[in-house]
Amino acid sequence: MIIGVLALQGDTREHLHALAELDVIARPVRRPDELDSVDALVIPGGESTAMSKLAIEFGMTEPLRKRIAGGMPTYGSCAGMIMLAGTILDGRADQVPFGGIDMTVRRNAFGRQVDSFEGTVDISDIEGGPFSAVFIRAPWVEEVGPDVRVLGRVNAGPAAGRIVAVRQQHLLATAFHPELTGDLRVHRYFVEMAREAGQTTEG
Ligand SMILES: NC(=O)CC[C@H](N)C(=O)O
Repeated sequence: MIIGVLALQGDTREHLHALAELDVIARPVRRPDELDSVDALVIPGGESTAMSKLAIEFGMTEPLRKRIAGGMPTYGSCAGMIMLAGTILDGRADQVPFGGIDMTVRRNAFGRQVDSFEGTVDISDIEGGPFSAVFIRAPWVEEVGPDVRVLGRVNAGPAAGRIVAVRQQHLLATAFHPELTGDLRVHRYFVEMAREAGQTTEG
């Protein structure tokens, strides 16, 4: 199994490192033929407006939309979460998400004054206690459709109760950046999702 990390813009390297620590083959994906050669994909944090623009320029928007809709296990963190949303609030008018998760996210939701915010989040499918989560100009999820499972909410503080981790079948998204904290549990959970999907298609 090969996991790609979208390498148009954002913290691709940190995700590649996290995946390498879990002994999976991971490689950057920039072009459609590179996308064809991976079984699963991580969309990193960064800036979703820039990522959207570069995806259009590199001819990646349609191929990505197809693979994501077609069952490729995909995990988006922060800007990656925005790219997986069906609807974006406070986005730019020309911003085009890849979609896949039936949810509405609000960009830069934690407030314009606070650039970053740290908090704790319990993720219902993942054991080992709450995550200390880093939110950097992060989105939160305002609404989810019936097929989306809410996995985590902010535990305390002014944003308490806000949805920051979700799953819809083969798609996973977090508003925070586990690739920056050295806590590999979200990546491990995603690798497991990708392995299970592989077994179902092969078997
Ligand atoms: N750390 C991040 O990924 C920030 C996301 C960024 N605010 C955006 O809109 O894409």
